[in-house]
Amino acid sequence: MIPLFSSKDVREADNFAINILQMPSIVLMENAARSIYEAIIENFSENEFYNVGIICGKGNNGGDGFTLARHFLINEFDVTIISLANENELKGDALTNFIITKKLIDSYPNSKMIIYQSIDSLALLSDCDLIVDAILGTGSKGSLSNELQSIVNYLNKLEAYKISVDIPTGLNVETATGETIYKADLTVTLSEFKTGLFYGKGYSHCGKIVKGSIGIGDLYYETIQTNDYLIEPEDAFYGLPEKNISAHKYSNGKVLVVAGSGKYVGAACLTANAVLRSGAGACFLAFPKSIKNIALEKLESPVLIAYEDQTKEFVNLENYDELKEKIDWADSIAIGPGLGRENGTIQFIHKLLEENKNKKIVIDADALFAINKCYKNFDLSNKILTPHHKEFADLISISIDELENNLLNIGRTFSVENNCYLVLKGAPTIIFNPMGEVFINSSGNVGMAKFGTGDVLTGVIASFVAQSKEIENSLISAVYLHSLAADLLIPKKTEYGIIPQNIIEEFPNAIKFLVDSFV
Ligand SMILES: NC(=O)C1=CN([C@@H]2O[C@H](COP(=O)(O)OP(=O)(O)OC[C@H]3O[C@@H](n4cnc5c(N)ncnc54)[C@H](O)[C@@H]3O)[C@@H](O)[C@H]2O)[C@@H](O)CC1
Ligand SMILES: Nc1ncnc2c1ncn2[C@@H]1O[C@H](COP(=O)(O)OP(=O)(O)O)[C@@H](O)[C@H]1O
Ligand SMILES: [K+]
Repeated sequence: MIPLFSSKDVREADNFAINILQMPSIVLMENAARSIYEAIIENFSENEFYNVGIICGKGNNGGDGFTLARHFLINEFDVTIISLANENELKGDALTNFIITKKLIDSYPNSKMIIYQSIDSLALLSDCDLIVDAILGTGSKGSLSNELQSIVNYLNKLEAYKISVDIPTGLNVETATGETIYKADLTVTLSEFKTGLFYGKGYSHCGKIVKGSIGIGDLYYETIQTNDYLIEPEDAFYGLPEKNISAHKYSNGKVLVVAGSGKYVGAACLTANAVLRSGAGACFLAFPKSIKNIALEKLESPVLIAYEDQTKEFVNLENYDELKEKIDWADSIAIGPGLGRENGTIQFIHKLLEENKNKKIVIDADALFAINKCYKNFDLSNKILTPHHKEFADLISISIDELENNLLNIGRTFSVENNCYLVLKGAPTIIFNPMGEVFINSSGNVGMAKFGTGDVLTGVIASFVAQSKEIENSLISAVYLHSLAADLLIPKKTEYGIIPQNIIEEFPNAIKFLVDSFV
């Protein structure tokens, strides 16, 4: 698990280096620039670029840019530097490096440094095949000025590899938000990974993220408390439910899926089929009797139990007693996909939650709708809620913009206050636990943005939590493997052709791929 930090934590590390270790700050800038140079060279093959353009802002992020320019110059690249500040506006290490680079660049006839005058100054970058954004870093405050917005928009349109120094300009790294943001192919972030690079607008604007070094190593950060983590393959490996060689089918995870209705049959079968493919020993799908034949055609190994629906084609409060035995039997229950939103269905869901306080229940789709605005009436201990952003915003009665402007804090507060697990689906999916910790999933692809992939995840989660006592580790493993299966499908199906059934079929291969990489 990779710990993630706030930009405040990282700025304090700079202070630690300068004030406690007594490292001159210009040494930190030099280290930063050298490591950024090395990261860029490592991430592109030889001959991929010759002409480097660097745009430098007025603070130390710009200082990194002037310093980085020197490393490109002495390694024989042609460099065009555009400084957004004139010499009088710069100070400290940024000024020192500006002066050094300005003098040095005179010896390189194909390279030049200019002071930005207007947007037309950026035309100088048209021949560059690599552009470095050293405009704003951790000192960025508020939204971008109009001028910076036009600069970023202009840069985003250029055909070149795009690099960001520390943070893409325009990204608020504390909230992973921003309106106009530089869109990088590679972000070399300094000192430590910041949480906001990995979700929200950070996820969509950083490209590949690698760490650059200011030269103080990682030990300092071991003393800093964080609640945010990036999931790594080994976390998914250790979260895999253990298999006991003497297990039998009823000690191997028993799952009840309550899903589907006349309107939506497919969702129920995707969820139930995913349960057994991901290792549970037994799975019943509770489904309306009047339409059971349609489900039977799509169901693989799970057993269908048909409840009396009196041709209504959905589950009703009256069905609770009929299903009680299976409810009690199950180690975990998955409820919601395709269930519909009839009053009787909502009452059934409410009763299930009221009567099963500590049972592990995965609440998805229509079951989330059923507790919109009234979720506080239920004890959500051991419950796993799996909304996408819109479902979560509706659940807690806020707009999707409000949610996305403060995603981590809202998710965290919700899970802590309700003592539940929240699997907030999206790109990326984020898991929140009742202790206020956050785990960001690092695998997955846009091919998953399709009807039914979430139904599969619900089945995988119900299966894993039924097989294990560890909810948190099971969730980490389930979410990661669901996305890994989709990633393994890319060479065969492309980002266009993946369907949910493929993810179910690929799931065992994803487990094998993961296990083979550790044993
Ligand atoms: N402090 C240190 O010891 C180190 C800092 N480093 C670099 O320094 C960066 C932080 O430097 P600074 O604290 O100088 O901050 P930045 O360089 O990120 O930005 C500060 C400048 O941008 C302006 N600004 C801020 N928000 C703006 C907005 N919305 N629109 C327009 N202008 C805006 C400020 O007025 C100021 O001139 C890091 O991200 C990193 O790149 C590295 O050199 C390593 C060491
Ligand atoms: N662009 C994307 N990149 C990675 N994963 C994605 C992307 N879009 C969607 N997903 C994943 O696909 C699934 C979609 O779930 P959901 O929206 O509930 O679909 P449905 O309800 O139709 O089954 C979630 O696991 C989500 O994280
Ligand atoms: K930057």
